[in-house]
Formats: sequence, C-alpha cells, structure tokens
Amino acid sequence: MKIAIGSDHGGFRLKKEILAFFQAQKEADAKLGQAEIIDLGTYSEASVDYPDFGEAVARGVAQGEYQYGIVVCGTGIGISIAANKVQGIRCALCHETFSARMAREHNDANILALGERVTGPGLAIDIVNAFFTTEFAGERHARRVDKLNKIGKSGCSC
Ligand SMILES: O=C(CO)[C@H](O)[C@H](O)[C@H](O)COP(=O)(O)O
Repeated sequence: MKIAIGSDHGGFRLKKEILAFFQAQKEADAKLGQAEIIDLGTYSEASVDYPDFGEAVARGVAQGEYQYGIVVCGTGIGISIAANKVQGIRCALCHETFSARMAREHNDANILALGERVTGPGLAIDIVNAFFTTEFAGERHARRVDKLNKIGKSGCSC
C-alpha cells in the first residue's frame, strides 16, 4: 500500500511525527510497517500555501499512483478543502478516532486530514492508526459512495 503525505508549514511537525510512526511500525515488523510512505513536502517550516500540498496528494491518489493520502495543515480545514476539490477524492478531516474509523468503514475515505494546531501528536497518531486499520464495509455504504463519486462528474444533475 502506497500512502502519500503532504503538509504546509502549519502541519510540518505533525507530518514528521506521522512519518516517525510509520518508520517505527516498519522497525517493529508490524502490519502498517508494510506501507510505503511518500513525502510530497513541505520539507521545512518556511511558510508555504496549503492548497499546493493538498492538491498534490489528492491528484496522486485520484490518478492511482497512491492508494491513500494524509494531509496536514494548522487546522486541517484548508488542506482538506483543497483535496476534496479533486474528482474521486473523499478526504475526511478527523479530530478523534471514531470519526477516523467511520470515515473508512462508511465513506471509504481515501485521504485523512489532520490539524496540527488542533490535535495533539498522541491523539493524531491514534487517528492515523484507526484510519489505516479499518476496512470499508461496502453494502449500503457502497451505494452512497457511488452517489458521492457521481457528484460533479458530468455537470449538474439538479
Ligand atoms: O487550515 C488552514 C488554512 O485554512 C491552515 O491552518 C493553515 O496551516 C494556516 O492558515 C496557516 O496560517 P499561517 O498564519 O500562515 O501560519
């Protein structure tokens, strides 16, 4: 499983924590350690614009280059808005683990968004773990996700 990760300067430190988490999983030979993490930046705390990184991660996921994405900014709001503008992206901004599980189980979310200035690193890692260890439940949820995917695809149906 390939996971792209991107942040602006407001999410840079949390992105580093998340990278360290996946590295530790690898060293522990844990299941999540099999994931290949691709860091699309930003690579320092210098001020940058969150839409650039939200779009880069989202386009890679939408094109099938990566199966999932993680995006981080100060609040998680701006970068999740950016990601959700890309067709085929279901980006979920999560502040606790229940939502992270539901985002996968019910919404088949393909990108997780986090806010470094909102969510502490310990909880953020629990959220990442919950998101990436939960499978999509399918069935009635598949019908709803299909409807989500059709929105905006071929003009307005209203
Ligand atoms: O969600 C955001 C913007 O909608 C993010 O929190 C950004 O990281 C934030 O806006 C960056 O703000 P800064 O004052 O330029 O650090």
